[in-house]
Amino acid sequence: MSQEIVISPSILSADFARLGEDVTRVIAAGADRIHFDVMDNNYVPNLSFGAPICKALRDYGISAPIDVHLMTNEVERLARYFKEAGANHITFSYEAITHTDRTINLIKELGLSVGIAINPGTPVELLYPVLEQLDLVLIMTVNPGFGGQKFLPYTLAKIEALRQELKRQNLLGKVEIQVDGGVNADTIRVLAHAGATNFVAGSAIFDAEDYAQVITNLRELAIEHESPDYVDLSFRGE
Ligand SMILES: O=C(CO)[C@@H](O)[C@H](O)COP(=O)(O)O
Ligand SMILES: [Fe+2]
Repeated sequence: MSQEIVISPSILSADFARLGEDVTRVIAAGADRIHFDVMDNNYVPNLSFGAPICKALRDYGISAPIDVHLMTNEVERLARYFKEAGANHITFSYEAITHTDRTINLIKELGLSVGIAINPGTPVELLYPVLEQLDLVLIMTVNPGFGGQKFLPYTLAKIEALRQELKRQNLLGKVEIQVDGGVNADTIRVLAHAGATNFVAGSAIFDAEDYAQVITNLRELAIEHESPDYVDLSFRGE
Protein backbone atom coordinates (compact mmCIF):
# COMPACT_ATOMS: atom_id res chain seq x y z
CA MET A 1 0.00 0.00 0.00
CA SER A 2 1.57 3.26 -1.02
CA GLN A 3 -1.37 5.61 -1.21
CA GLU A 4 -2.74 6.93 2.08
CA ILE A 5 -6.26 5.72 2.82
CA VAL A 6 -8.45 8.41 4.36
CA ILE A 7 -11.60 7.66 6.35
CA SER A 8 -13.81 10.73 6.77
CA PRO A 9 -16.94 10.32 8.91
CA SER A 10 -19.82 12.49 7.71
CA ILE A 11 -21.20 14.25 10.76
CA LEU A 12 -24.57 14.56 9.07
CA SER A 13 -25.28 11.25 10.82
CA ALA A 14 -23.79 12.31 14.18
CA ASP A 15 -25.81 13.11 17.31
CA PHE A 16 -26.46 16.86 16.81
CA ALA A 17 -27.52 17.28 20.44
CA ARG A 18 -24.07 16.10 21.55
CA LEU A 19 -22.00 17.05 18.51
CA GLY A 20 -18.74 17.93 20.29
CA GLU A 21 -18.75 14.66 22.25
CA ASP A 22 -19.69 12.56 19.24
CA VAL A 23 -17.00 14.11 17.02
CA THR A 24 -14.41 13.65 19.79
CA ARG A 25 -15.43 9.98 19.98
CA VAL A 26 -15.12 9.40 16.24
CA ILE A 27 -11.67 11.03 16.10
CA ALA A 28 -10.52 8.91 19.05
CA ALA A 29 -11.82 5.89 17.12
CA GLY A 30 -9.33 6.55 14.30
CA ALA A 31 -11.08 8.91 11.85
CA ASP A 32 -8.64 10.92 9.73
CA ARG A 33 -10.80 13.94 8.92
CA ILE A 34 -14.25 15.29 9.69
CA HIS A 35 -16.57 15.52 6.69
CA PHE A 36 -18.86 18.51 7.18
CA ASP A 37 -21.92 18.41 4.90
CA VAL A 38 -23.39 21.84 4.21
CA MET A 39 -26.85 21.90 2.59
CA ASP A 40 -28.73 25.09 1.81
CA ASN A 41 -32.24 23.86 0.97
CA ASN A 42 -31.76 25.37 -2.46
CA TYR A 43 -29.10 23.49 -4.39
CA VAL A 44 -30.25 20.37 -2.52
CA PRO A 45 -33.66 19.81 -0.88
CA ASN A 46 -32.33 19.70 2.67
CA LEU A 47 -30.89 22.06 5.27
CA SER A 48 -28.01 21.09 7.55
CA PHE A 49 -25.54 23.42 9.28
CA GLY A 50 -23.15 26.26 8.52
CA ALA A 51 -19.91 27.94 9.57
CA PRO A 52 -20.96 28.74 13.17
CA ILE A 53 -21.16 25.00 13.90
CA CYS A 54 -17.69 24.52 12.40
CA LYS A 55 -16.38 27.27 14.69
CA ALA A 56 -18.18 25.70 17.66
CA LEU A 57 -16.33 22.41 17.00
CA ARG A 58 -13.00 24.27 16.92
CA ASP A 59 -13.90 26.11 20.15
CA TYR A 60 -14.83 22.77 21.71
CA GLY A 61 -11.27 21.59 21.01
CA ILE A 62 -11.63 19.52 17.83
CA SER A 63 -8.29 19.85 16.03
CA ALA A 64 -8.75 17.23 13.28
CA PRO A 65 -8.87 18.48 9.68
CA ILE A 66 -12.36 19.65 8.70
CA ASP A 67 -13.33 18.81 5.12
CA VAL A 68 -16.32 21.00 4.17
CA HIS A 69 -18.59 19.54 1.48
CA LEU A 70 -20.68 22.40 0.11
CA MET A 71 -23.97 21.33 -1.45
CA THR A 72 -24.94 24.97 -1.87
CA ASN A 73 -25.12 27.97 -4.10
CA GLU A 74 -23.17 31.10 -3.03
CA VAL A 75 -19.93 29.12 -2.79
CA GLU A 76 -17.55 32.07 -2.72
CA ARG A 77 -19.25 33.78 0.24
CA LEU A 78 -19.51 30.54 2.22
CA ALA A 79 -15.86 29.67 1.55
CA ARG A 80 -14.83 32.89 3.31
CA TYR A 81 -17.07 32.11 6.30
CA PHE A 82 -15.64 28.61 6.58
CA LYS A 83 -12.08 29.88 6.40
CA GLU A 84 -12.83 32.20 9.35
CA ALA A 85 -14.50 29.30 11.19
CA GLY A 86 -11.35 27.15 11.05
CA ALA A 87 -12.05 24.76 8.15
CA ASN A 88 -9.12 23.25 6.23
CA HIS A 89 -10.68 22.20 2.98
CA ILE A 90 -13.64 23.12 0.76
CA THR A 91 -15.22 20.87 -1.85
CA PHE A 92 -17.86 22.64 -3.92
CA SER A 93 -20.47 21.16 -6.23
CA TYR A 94 -19.58 21.53 -9.90
CA GLU A 95 -23.23 21.83 -10.88
CA ALA A 96 -23.84 24.72 -8.45
CA ILE A 97 -21.34 27.17 -9.91
CA THR A 98 -20.65 28.83 -13.25
CA HIS A 99 -16.99 29.91 -13.18
CA THR A 100 -15.06 26.78 -12.22
CA ASP A 101 -11.58 28.26 -12.57
CA ARG A 102 -12.43 31.42 -10.65
CA THR A 103 -14.00 29.50 -7.77
CA ILE A 104 -11.00 27.17 -7.47
CA ASN A 105 -8.65 30.15 -7.31
CA LEU A 106 -10.71 32.00 -4.74
CA ILE A 107 -10.65 29.02 -2.38
CA LYS A 108 -6.91 28.56 -2.86
CA GLU A 109 -6.30 32.26 -2.22
CA LEU A 110 -8.03 31.80 1.13
CA GLY A 111 -5.30 29.28 1.98
CA LEU A 112 -7.62 26.26 1.88
CA SER A 113 -7.23 23.07 -0.11
CA VAL A 114 -9.88 22.62 -2.76
CA GLY A 115 -12.01 19.90 -4.28
CA ILE A 116 -14.87 19.61 -6.77
CA ALA A 117 -17.80 17.25 -6.34
CA ILE A 118 -19.80 15.89 -9.26
CA ASN A 119 -23.25 14.36 -9.10
CA PRO A 120 -23.85 10.76 -10.20
CA GLY A 121 -25.31 11.85 -13.54
CA THR A 122 -22.52 14.31 -14.42
CA PRO A 123 -19.68 13.10 -16.69
CA VAL A 124 -16.29 13.14 -14.97
CA GLU A 125 -14.59 14.25 -18.20
CA LEU A 126 -15.86 17.80 -17.50
CA LEU A 127 -13.23 18.05 -14.77
CA TYR A 128 -10.23 16.94 -16.84
CA PRO A 129 -9.12 20.48 -17.82
CA VAL A 130 -8.83 21.58 -14.16
CA LEU A 131 -7.54 18.41 -12.46
CA GLU A 132 -4.08 19.88 -12.07
CA GLN A 133 -5.49 22.73 -9.96
CA LEU A 134 -7.29 20.45 -7.52
CA ASP A 135 -6.40 18.64 -4.30
CA LEU A 136 -9.41 16.34 -4.47
CA VAL A 137 -12.24 15.16 -6.73
CA LEU A 138 -15.39 13.93 -5.02
CA ILE A 139 -17.35 11.43 -7.08
CA MET A 140 -20.81 11.44 -5.49
CA THR A 141 -22.01 7.85 -5.26
CA VAL A 142 -25.57 8.93 -4.32
CA ASN A 143 -27.61 11.98 -5.25
CA PRO A 144 -26.56 14.67 -2.77
CA GLY A 145 -28.90 15.85 -0.03
CA PHE A 146 -29.39 13.02 2.43
CA GLY A 147 -27.46 10.48 4.46
CA GLY A 148 -28.37 6.80 4.51
CA GLN A 149 -28.96 6.32 0.77
CA LYS A 150 -27.91 3.36 -1.37
CA PHE A 151 -24.67 3.43 -3.35
CA LEU A 152 -25.25 3.81 -7.14
CA PRO A 153 -23.02 1.19 -8.85
CA TYR A 154 -22.89 3.01 -12.19
CA THR A 155 -20.64 5.64 -10.57
CA LEU A 156 -17.81 3.06 -10.44
CA ALA A 157 -17.03 3.61 -14.12
CA LYS A 158 -16.38 7.30 -13.42
CA ILE A 159 -13.97 6.47 -10.58
CA GLU A 160 -12.08 4.11 -12.89
CA ALA A 161 -11.96 6.71 -15.66
CA LEU A 162 -10.75 9.40 -13.27
CA ARG A 163 -7.99 7.17 -11.90
CA GLN A 164 -6.80 6.48 -15.42
CA GLU A 165 -6.90 10.15 -16.38
CA LEU A 166 -4.98 11.16 -13.23
CA LYS A 167 -2.36 8.59 -14.16
CA ARG A 168 -2.21 9.95 -17.69
CA GLN A 169 -1.72 13.50 -16.37
CA ASN A 170 0.88 12.30 -13.84
CA LEU A 171 -1.42 13.38 -11.01
CA LEU A 172 -2.17 10.03 -9.43
CA GLY A 173 -1.51 10.29 -5.69
CA LYS A 174 -1.54 14.10 -5.90
CA VAL A 175 -5.27 14.56 -6.44
CA GLU A 176 -7.31 12.47 -4.03
CA ILE A 177 -10.31 10.50 -5.29
CA GLN A 178 -13.02 10.81 -2.66
CA VAL A 179 -16.33 8.92 -2.70
CA ASP A 180 -19.41 9.85 -0.71
CA GLY A 181 -22.74 8.09 -0.30
CA GLY A 182 -23.59 4.55 0.71
CA VAL A 183 -20.00 3.71 1.67
CA ASN A 184 -19.90 0.69 3.98
CA ALA A 185 -18.12 -2.65 4.43
CA ASP A 186 -19.98 -4.11 1.44
CA THR A 187 -19.32 -1.30 -1.04
CA ILE A 188 -15.82 -0.16 -0.07
CA ARG A 189 -14.06 -3.06 -1.82
CA VAL A 190 -15.23 -2.15 -5.32
CA LEU A 191 -14.78 1.56 -4.63
CA ALA A 192 -11.16 1.03 -3.56
CA HIS A 193 -10.49 -1.26 -6.47
CA ALA A 194 -11.82 1.36 -8.89
CA GLY A 195 -9.42 3.97 -7.48
CA ALA A 196 -11.00 5.78 -4.51
CA THR A 197 -8.66 6.44 -1.58
CA ASN A 198 -10.74 8.87 0.48
CA PHE A 199 -13.95 7.39 1.87
CA VAL A 200 -16.76 9.41 3.42
CA ALA A 201 -19.07 7.34 5.58
CA GLY A 202 -21.95 8.69 7.65
CA SER A 203 -24.56 6.14 8.65
CA ALA A 204 -22.15 3.18 8.45
CA ILE A 205 -20.07 4.73 11.25
CA PHE A 206 -22.49 6.77 13.37
CA ASP A 207 -25.25 4.13 13.40
CA ALA A 208 -22.78 1.61 14.83
CA GLU A 209 -22.11 1.00 18.54
CA ASP A 210 -18.36 0.67 18.11
CA TYR A 211 -16.95 3.42 15.85
CA ALA A 212 -13.37 2.11 16.08
CA GLN A 213 -14.37 -1.34 14.89
CA VAL A 214 -16.13 0.09 11.80
CA ILE A 215 -13.34 2.55 10.93
CA THR A 216 -10.62 -0.10 11.32
CA ASN A 217 -12.59 -2.56 9.21
CA LEU A 218 -13.23 0.01 6.45
CA ARG A 219 -9.55 0.97 6.38
CA GLU A 220 -8.37 -2.64 6.22
CA LEU A 221 -10.81 -3.47 3.40
CA ALA A 222 -9.73 -0.38 1.44
CA ILE A 223 -6.05 -1.29 1.79
CA GLU A 224 -6.71 -4.89 0.82
CA HIS A 225 -8.65 -3.94 -2.31
CA GLU A 226 -6.64 -0.88 -3.36
CA SER A 227 -6.16 -0.40 -7.11
CA PRO A 228 -2.82 -1.84 -8.30
CA ASP A 229 -2.07 1.58 -9.82
CA TYR A 230 -1.33 2.92 -6.33
CA VAL A 231 0.98 0.16 -5.25
CA ASP A 232 4.04 1.81 -6.70
CA LEU A 233 3.87 5.51 -7.36
CA SER A 234 7.64 5.73 -7.61
CA PHE A 235 7.25 6.07 -11.41
CA ARG A 236 6.77 9.77 -10.67
CA GLY A 237 10.38 9.89 -9.53
CA GLU A 238 9.53 11.62 -6.23
O1 LIG B 1 -22.89 14.41 1.14
C1 LIG B 1 -23.58 13.52 1.61
C2 LIG B 1 -25.02 13.36 1.24
O2 LIG B 1 -25.39 14.32 0.34
C3 LIG B 1 -22.93 12.54 2.49
O3 LIG B 1 -21.74 12.99 3.06
C4 LIG B 1 -23.77 11.70 3.40
O4 LIG B 1 -23.91 12.26 4.66
C5 LIG B 1 -23.19 10.33 3.50
O5 LIG B 1 -24.01 9.54 4.27
P1 LIG B 1 -24.04 7.94 4.14
O6 LIG B 1 -24.53 7.60 2.76
O7 LIG B 1 -22.63 7.46 4.38
O8 LIG B 1 -24.98 7.54 5.22
FE1 LIG C 1 -20.84 14.70 1.86
